[in-house]
Amino acid sequence: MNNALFKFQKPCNEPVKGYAPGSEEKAELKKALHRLASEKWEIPLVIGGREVRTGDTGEVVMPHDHRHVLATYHKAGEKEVRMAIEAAMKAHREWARMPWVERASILQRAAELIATKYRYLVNASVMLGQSKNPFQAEIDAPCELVDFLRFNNFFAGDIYADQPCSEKGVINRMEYRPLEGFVFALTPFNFTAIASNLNMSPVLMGNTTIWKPSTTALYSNYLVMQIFREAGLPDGVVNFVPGQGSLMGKVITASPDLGGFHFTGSTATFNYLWGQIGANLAGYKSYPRIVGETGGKDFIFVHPSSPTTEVAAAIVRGAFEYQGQKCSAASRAYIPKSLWGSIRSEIGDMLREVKMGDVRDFTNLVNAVIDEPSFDNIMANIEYAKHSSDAEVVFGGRGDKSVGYFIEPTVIVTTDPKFKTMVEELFGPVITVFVYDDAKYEETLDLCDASSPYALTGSIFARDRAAITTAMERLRYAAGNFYINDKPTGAVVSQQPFGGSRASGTNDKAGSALNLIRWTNVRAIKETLVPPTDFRYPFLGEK
Ligand SMILES: NC(=O)c1ccc[n+]([C@@H]2O[C@H](COP(=O)([O-])OP(=O)(O)OC[C@H]3O[C@@H](n4cnc5c(N)ncnc54)[C@H](O)[C@@H]3O)[C@@H](O)[C@H]2O)c1
Ligand SMILES: N[C@@H](CCC=O)C(=O)O
Repeated sequence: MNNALFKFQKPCNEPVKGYAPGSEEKAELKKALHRLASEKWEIPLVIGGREVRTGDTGEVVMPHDHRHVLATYHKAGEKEVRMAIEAAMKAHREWARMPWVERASILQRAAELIATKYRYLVNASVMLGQSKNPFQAEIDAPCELVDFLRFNNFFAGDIYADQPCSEKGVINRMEYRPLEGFVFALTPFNFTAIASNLNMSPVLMGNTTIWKPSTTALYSNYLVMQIFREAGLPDGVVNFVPGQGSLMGKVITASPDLGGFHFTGSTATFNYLWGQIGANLAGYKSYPRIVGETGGKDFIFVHPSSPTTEVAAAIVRGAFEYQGQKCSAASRAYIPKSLWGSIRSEIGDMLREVKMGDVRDFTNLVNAVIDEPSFDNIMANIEYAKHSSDAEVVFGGRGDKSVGYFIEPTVIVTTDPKFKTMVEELFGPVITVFVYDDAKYEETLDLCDASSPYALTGSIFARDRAAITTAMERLRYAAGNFYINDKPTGAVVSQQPFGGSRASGTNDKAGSALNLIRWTNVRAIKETLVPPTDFRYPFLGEK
């Protein structure tokens, strides 16, 4: 069923369009933005290929213009979640039997549709629904989403081709079965590519999913779901079920058919769901596979040998692009006393050029944070820093939610390396700096390693190679994605497989074969060509 007679060619990463003034692509994107902003969608559930409307509705708004309603959506109740489980289990039989190349061909077509026919619409839906500037939307969906689909097809060929040795007279095989049961894909707001991949990597390996999208990413996620259907994804392979996460989690984790849980989001949500799965363990047919990529407290560590302008640029890009709402965003920096004065003034010069506002104005680099609870939480942390004797807000610090959820790029400096905003994840445009004594480089590396529970991304800036080697050693487990002389964001599928450990997740590296392998349940098959007829072994011949 899953033989590997065919292998997809190694793809190239989808080229990122620049949307420069006067370009054709900019005109196309503006058209798509205009079209979407003048429509209002109704988003149903999609269960077993059928659109389901519950009448229990909510609204999707633009974060940068929150009076503008982009869509109303229907919320699932317990009944719809059960219907989705049934639909996923029904579709599992045929989908698992379909040869993997046929499954992959559907996903390849989805990638092509997104890279061509729907490129600008997908980008515009991410810009408007999740408040990303054109470039930030472009690197998410279309580009990363398409890369996940194409590269996973390529990696799957290697997995299916990996077969055991067969001695003379025997045929040994490995059958890469999908999991026995459905996969629950619980997806975050900040990357449409990740939301898609949390479904499509299990789907490629023959699984079916229940997709609980984040309400604040529903707009682009629904468009992508429609494109999957247009690409030929059979009914019930992905069941799109928006609604209240806690209700859905309760019903799904109680199902004996839960085969896997594929998650990206906060550490707190992941821990909660893992706890629910643990509590229901006795009831499952198989141990559910659990893969989760979670929060981060990502760092930039600067050695005294670093050029200051490179560091300042990495801080501005790494901390403030997409308003710091990347799991990889730089949110703490360790800077030597000898360099802080220059770096501080260069950050100031750069921030004076940064404009903030609506995504439809292409001169804005920074847009809105995702919603009101997030705005309130980030502002509360900034206020905490303003009133603390251990910290000072040196840039930004103001927010305004009257039109959209806008927060200025904010830099806090603290004298306490364990200050609240140095150790806790804060999902917004805020970075906290700890200025260390140049002589205490190694000691401060140890502080960086031990003071936060997360281990997702981090970077070291230095010209001195020995200092880099020391940082690599001391920070061995402090980051699953480690950068040298670069910002800690912007991992690209197939180039920097992504994920972290400790409180940042199971580190199953999205965008690599390591992730795909988690969605298989291998059956090892031995066939003996001419079975023996004598039970005796030669040693039995003599005392
Ligand atoms: N490590 C990574 O690769 C990675 C990538 C992207 C985002 N993230 C993390 O994601 C977080 C931001 O995303 P978010 O705000 O969407 O995360 P979140 O945990 O709030 O939500 C993720 C999903 O879980 C659902 N959910 C929330 N509480 C639930 C509950 N009690 N039961 C069931 N479902 C529940 C949400 O509705 C959403 O669909 C940050 O912590 C960020 O670091 C990590
Ligand atoms: N792949 C993205 C991280 C996604 C998390 O939100 C990056 O590396 O910046």
